[in-house]
Amino acid sequence: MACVDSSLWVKICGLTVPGQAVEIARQGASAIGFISAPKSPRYVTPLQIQAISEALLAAGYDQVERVGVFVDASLDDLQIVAMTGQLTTLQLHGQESPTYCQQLRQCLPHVKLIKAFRIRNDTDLAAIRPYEDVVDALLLDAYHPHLQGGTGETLDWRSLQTFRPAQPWILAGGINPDNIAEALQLTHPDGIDLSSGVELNPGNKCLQKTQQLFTRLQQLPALPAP
Ligand SMILES: O=C(O)c1ccccc1N[C@@H]1O[C@H](COP(=O)(O)O)[C@@H](O)[C@H]1O
Repeated sequence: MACVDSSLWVKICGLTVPGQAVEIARQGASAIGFISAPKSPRYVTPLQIQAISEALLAAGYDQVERVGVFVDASLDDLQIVAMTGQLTTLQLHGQESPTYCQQLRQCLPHVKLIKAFRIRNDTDLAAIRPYEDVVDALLLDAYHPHLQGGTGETLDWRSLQTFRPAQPWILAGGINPDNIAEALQLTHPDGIDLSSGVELNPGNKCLQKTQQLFTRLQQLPALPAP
């Protein structure tokens, strides 16, 4: 049976433990994410990020992207975390403007930029347009009135069936090994991002669940072109 396109980008986010990050890289992750938003229960300091990045590099996983997740951080703070944590990619999960993204691009020209959006309706989807030229990828997460991310809430996948932005896009929000097949069938993203759906408690990943995810991805039949 043909398998789902192996070019699907898979990020596992909210890592706090070096050994778990290395094992998830071994299982097949394209990217490992670190939460640099102090209000999150998954928050890790720049030095904790550095320790996890060094563990990944020492284990030979230099091709696995190291993604810092930020919520309305100052450009100065963000640059310090990016340098200390040896990040390859920045995920902006707050209200960062297109101008902010452009400034960040000038400060850190070799770092990949992902802009996250919390989607409630078509108006929120339309607000993505001004970012299409200034970031490398777009990420769609579920809206929550009080939390910025890591909520476990899913988007209305059916409303994304015709979503085809100019840039690659990543589906996030409440994805887990049990709903991944339906999520991909309905939305056809370029990548997926999982956090709470593969953890025992915030920041503590369940390695059985992550393995189950990668196994299910390999077993999925090839998806028809959108
Ligand atoms: O995970 C967090 O605690 C977090 C905090 C602040 C901003 C973003 C955060 N995580 C991101 O949330 C989405 C979806 O997570 P979930 O799978 O629904 O738990 C994902 O992009 C994480 O990077």
